[in-house]
Amino acid sequence: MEDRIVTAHLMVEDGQAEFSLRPRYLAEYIGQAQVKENMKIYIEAAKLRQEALDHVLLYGPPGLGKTTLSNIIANELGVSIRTTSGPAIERPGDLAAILSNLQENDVLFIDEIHRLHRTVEEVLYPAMEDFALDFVIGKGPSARSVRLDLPKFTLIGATTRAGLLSAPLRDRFGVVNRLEFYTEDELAYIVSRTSDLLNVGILGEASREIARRARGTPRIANRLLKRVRDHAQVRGDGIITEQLAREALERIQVDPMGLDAIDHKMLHAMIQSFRGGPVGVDTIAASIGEESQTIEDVYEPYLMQIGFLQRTPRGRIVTHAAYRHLGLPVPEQP
Ligand SMILES: Nc1ncnc2c1ncn2[C@@H]1O[C@H](COP(=O)(O)OP(=O)(O)OP(=O)(O)O)[C@@H](O)[C@H]1O
Ligand SMILES: [Mg+2]
Repeated sequence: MEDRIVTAHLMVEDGQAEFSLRPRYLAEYIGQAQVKENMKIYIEAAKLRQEALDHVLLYGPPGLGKTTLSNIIANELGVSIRTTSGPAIERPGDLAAILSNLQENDVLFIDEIHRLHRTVEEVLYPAMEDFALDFVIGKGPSARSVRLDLPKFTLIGATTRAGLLSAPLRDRFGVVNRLEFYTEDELAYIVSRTSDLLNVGILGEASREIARRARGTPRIANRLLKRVRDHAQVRGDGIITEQLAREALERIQVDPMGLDAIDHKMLHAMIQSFRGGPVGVDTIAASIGEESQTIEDVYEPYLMQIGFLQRTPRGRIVTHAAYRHLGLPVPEQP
């Protein structure tokens, strides 16, 4: 999965470049209109009151711009951002150290917040609610609890799996935003913006061709653009035309809907071995040698978004639209 060109997960090759492609202001952040509009108001209000912004939870599939938006929020607030992730905070003391080093109104960004250790999470509750840390000093009958005040801060939590967050944690976020897949227009705009930043010439139709195959995900759009750019440099005169874009995308086996070889394998397995479902996600995973979690996080959301898969209580079902896309006869109704 990790070397799939259309994986929405961050890959090593995205590295430094991804950082420099990140928009820095809300105005440069394409799409997510509703989220942007809300955040703009909350940010302005917090600035007017000179207070910390309410804690913000961002959730949605990988590569849709959660990390980018978190940095933008801090930037727009004019405060510093400290970035960490759920699994990186091993002990309650690590979190206490991070929290007590924040400046007033700073942003603390915790990526993959669903993976916080339980003991760490418990330190976070009073920190989020009362801006305080509770300690127990001493042992046995002489033990007493001490409260240490923290600077006011904004926690921004990001997760691809909001469903795994414990209720007490979820309830402590004042603002909850779900990021949506991007439209083709939005992605085409992102592709041309990235081309400008990379100093590559691209025709409008070529941007669209890449956008159509980017699975609603800016990270994938930017990655496809780079592969297409390589192809255009070698096979063309550097300017990316629609024809060159299509050739490059076919070569790396990304089909016109953005499905790659593994999506095809999964849909074919469901159709051939399970008559299109319903079939449980664990069974699908076993039959194609992937992890269930990867299927749920990475493959399924997009396939459901484009109406190729349906989730039912009895398992996943391949839709007629998917049969047609694969060029297979649509099954008769039983
Ligand atoms: N709204 C946007 N406008 C323009 N570019 C965007 C936008 N959202 C994301 N991008 C681009 O997509 C890349 C990936 O975004 P980002 O790293 O923020 O995703 P993420 O949701 O944090 O992913 P993950 O779940 O893997 O952490 C960024 O480097 C940025 O270039
Ligand atoms: Mg991220």
